[in-house]
Amino acid sequence: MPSWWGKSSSKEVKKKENRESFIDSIHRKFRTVSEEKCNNRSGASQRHCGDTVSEKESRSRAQSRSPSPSTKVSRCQSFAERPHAQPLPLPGPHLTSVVRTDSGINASKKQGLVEGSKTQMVLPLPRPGYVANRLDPTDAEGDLATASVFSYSSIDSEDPSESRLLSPQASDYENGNRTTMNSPSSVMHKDQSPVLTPRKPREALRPANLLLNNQIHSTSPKWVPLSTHVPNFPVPQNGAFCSAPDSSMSSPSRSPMRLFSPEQVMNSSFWTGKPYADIALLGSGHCSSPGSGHNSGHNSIGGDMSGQLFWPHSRCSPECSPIPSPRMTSPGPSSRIQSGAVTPLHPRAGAAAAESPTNRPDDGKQQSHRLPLPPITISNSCPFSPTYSTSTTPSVPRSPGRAENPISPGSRWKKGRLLGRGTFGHVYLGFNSESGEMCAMKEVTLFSDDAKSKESAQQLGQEISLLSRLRHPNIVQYYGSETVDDKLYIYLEYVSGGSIYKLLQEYGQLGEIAIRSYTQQILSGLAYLHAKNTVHRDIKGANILVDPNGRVKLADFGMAKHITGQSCPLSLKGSPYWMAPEVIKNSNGCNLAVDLWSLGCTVLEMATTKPPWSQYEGVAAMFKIGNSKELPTIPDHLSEEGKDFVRQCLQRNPLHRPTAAWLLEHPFVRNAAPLERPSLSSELEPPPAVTNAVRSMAIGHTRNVLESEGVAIHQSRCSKTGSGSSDTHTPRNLSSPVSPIGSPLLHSRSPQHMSGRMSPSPISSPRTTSGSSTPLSGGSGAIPFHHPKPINYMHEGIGIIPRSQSSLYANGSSSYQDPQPDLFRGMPQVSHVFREMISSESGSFGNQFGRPVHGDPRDLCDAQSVLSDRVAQQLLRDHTNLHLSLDLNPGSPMLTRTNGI
Ligand SMILES: Nc1ncnc2c1ncn2[C@@H]1O[C@H](COP(=O)(O)OP(=O)(O)OP(=O)(O)O)[C@@H](O)[C@H]1O
Repeated sequence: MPSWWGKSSSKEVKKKENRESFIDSIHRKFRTVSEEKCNNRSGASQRHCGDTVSEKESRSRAQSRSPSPSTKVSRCQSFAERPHAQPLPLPGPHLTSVVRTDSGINASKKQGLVEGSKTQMVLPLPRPGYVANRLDPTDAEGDLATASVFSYSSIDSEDPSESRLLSPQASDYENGNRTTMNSPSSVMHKDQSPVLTPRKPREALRPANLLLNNQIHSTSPKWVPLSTHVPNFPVPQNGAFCSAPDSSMSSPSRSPMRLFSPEQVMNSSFWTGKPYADIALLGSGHCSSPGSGHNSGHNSIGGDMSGQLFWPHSRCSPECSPIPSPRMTSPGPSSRIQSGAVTPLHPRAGAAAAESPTNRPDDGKQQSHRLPLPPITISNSCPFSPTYSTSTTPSVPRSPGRAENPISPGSRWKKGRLLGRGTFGHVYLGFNSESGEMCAMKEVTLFSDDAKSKESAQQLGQEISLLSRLRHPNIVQYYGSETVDDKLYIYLEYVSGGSIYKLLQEYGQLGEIAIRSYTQQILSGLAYLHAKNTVHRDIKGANILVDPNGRVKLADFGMAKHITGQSCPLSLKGSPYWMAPEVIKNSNGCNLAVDLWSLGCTVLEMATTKPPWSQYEGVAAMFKIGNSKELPTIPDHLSEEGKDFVRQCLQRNPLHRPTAAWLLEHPFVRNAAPLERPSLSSELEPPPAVTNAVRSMAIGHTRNVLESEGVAIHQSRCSKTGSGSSDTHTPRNLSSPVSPIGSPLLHSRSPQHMSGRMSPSPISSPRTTSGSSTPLSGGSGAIPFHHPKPINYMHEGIGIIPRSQSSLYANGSSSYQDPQPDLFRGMPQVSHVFREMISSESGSFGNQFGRPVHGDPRDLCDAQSVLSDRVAQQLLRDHTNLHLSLDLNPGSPMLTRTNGI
């Protein structure tokens, strides 16, 4: 207990004792007068008088007994309406225990039961003005809610008009998790156990809330009244952000208590059709240890507001992912999907949950998704081992030897060791002992009565909804989800290398080759994502996973948003240090450019291990980002190309920021070395008889297009160009792409493989657009990057469309030319087929890629996506032919064609 608290309490007690005696005397007088009046009345009047008192007491007690918010509301109203009829709020000694015991709230209620109308005492809590200043006296939830409730709600509200509460607290600065900028109760000390703690000690709370939009509140050590913080704080219906601060399951340190609307929840496809709309989720991540190193990232605002705004200058031991089976990490999702397994619904979803999964109509309203392998059955009473409980064993990473039984009788996946913790839950390694496949299992606990976590549900549902529609080599693959008992499992591609953030923490800053490669891959994933009108909104090192081959995967789509309208409201979501100025300033419109800003910050993060402005505390950093015109310091050791790339990304005006697709042409990434080993599904791989050279060309093309499914097709080009094209970027892709199982053993770094893969094929040339065979040279600085004109952007539905860039946009704002005029550069055997197809498919867009097109850019993007899909399909067929041809006849036309390149 803080000393100030004790002093205050003793004084209060003395004062209150005096007050009590005074009030008692008044009551005695009052009763005497009343009794006299009653005695002077008729018998009926006397009965009425007695009934009234009794009735009032009874009503008051009944209200006090009820734990429902409505009861508390009544109590509040009653007190407000009858101020003179109620005794003064006398603090009893028991009240001081309200905030110190886990059952404090209950104690308060019990007090109300005993004391009746004395329950309206203003407790000496560290937010003294809250009750008194609460705008809506009916907001009884506020009596129970911690300040973080309002902070969360305020910050994450999609409504830009809402005030935003921020505090420079970084409870998770050690573990790098998302920042709660405003949650005073979110602070975790370094020495706190990662094990679930019922509540965070008040002593650990550090004050100081910041209200954005030029409203700053210094609250130390007080708490700012709600009415001050959130003038228009929307009181949710049905206790939407009912907080149970005394519950271990609702520890505000990790619970993403953000305001959300039920509409948002229901808009999620994940929740669509769910009969249990009252289900809320609670991430077991709130029990994460700041020092455990298992957390995913840091300083995000949105999903989990816990954390501080301080950049973690000292870090805990990073998470290691020493799983030496990289090829097992990306089991082919297609085969699993083709298994036809449909995940059973959550048992609470209704009687249908007992149905056979295969009988369930796939109407898109199921909460669950297909799993990699078909579970047999899902029992409602899943015999969870006690050790499964995240509350019991969250802090002990599981070793493979400690793998548990399957999560349910019907699931083939066995929960393995803990991979990391996130906002909403733990992520475990999943292993299918029958197939030998691995996955990442994100486990989230569901609580139907934890209303405050509904936004978590919304966010998870959004993540599932989005991820299930994405397939890209640079985006972590979603396999499926299921609910078992009170837990939701999300199955994801396992990326064993950990996040970039963790790599940085463990190994220090990256070299430029790695930065280029990672950046190129991130861009590739972003270009794909943006082509689908989806913004990630939380790009940072902690949310980018790396596999042992150096392949980068975007992860954590909890903040992602599909932009459906002309624009979407900006919400303060993201991670402060990576947050775009327009997000901080709450500019109008949500656009894809925020990801590019974050990417620029991530490049700096990779180069320095820290994001820009990390020398400032979080709030100060946000003001720097949002209000100053300063650019962050770009390290000298970064090449000029790298510096230029960062400057391109960190343009304060989002309209000036390049698109991801356009940036893929930047020399910083255009010639990036392909660090990753190629990942091919076995059915696409040519027979071993194929020479390395042919394989390099033919398969490379196929893979490139197959993987692209959008504008990210270029990635292959970069891979090709990198394969020996740069003297700066030493070729490191030494693996053979022919292994059907992708055994690392086959990816030797022997010169033979090098010679095969790195043959100076024209395909690998970055300059083959014109058809000429450019020597594989260049690399860093070899190819100057010119910006013909300043890049402008227009908000037209998809958020950002670059325009008036001479080579890209020909007809002003309404004209859009794909920033990759030659998606098939270096792939002549592809281009001659698909250029035609694209030309014809472009339809209303008029022209081929590479020419000015007209029409709605959104439609164009959609068309591009469709076209890309078709290209991929066609190329797959093409490659199948190639495969067969090569198998049967070395002199097949395909081989000839390839050789003729
Ligand atoms: N597909 C994966 N493969 C391997 N590890 C993973 C995978 N997904 C997540 N992890 C690990 O789990 C951690 C938490 O995962 P993730 O970030 O997705 O959870 P989250 O609840 O979304 O976290 P947050 O939103 O707070 O960043 C990651 O930092 C990473 O270490």
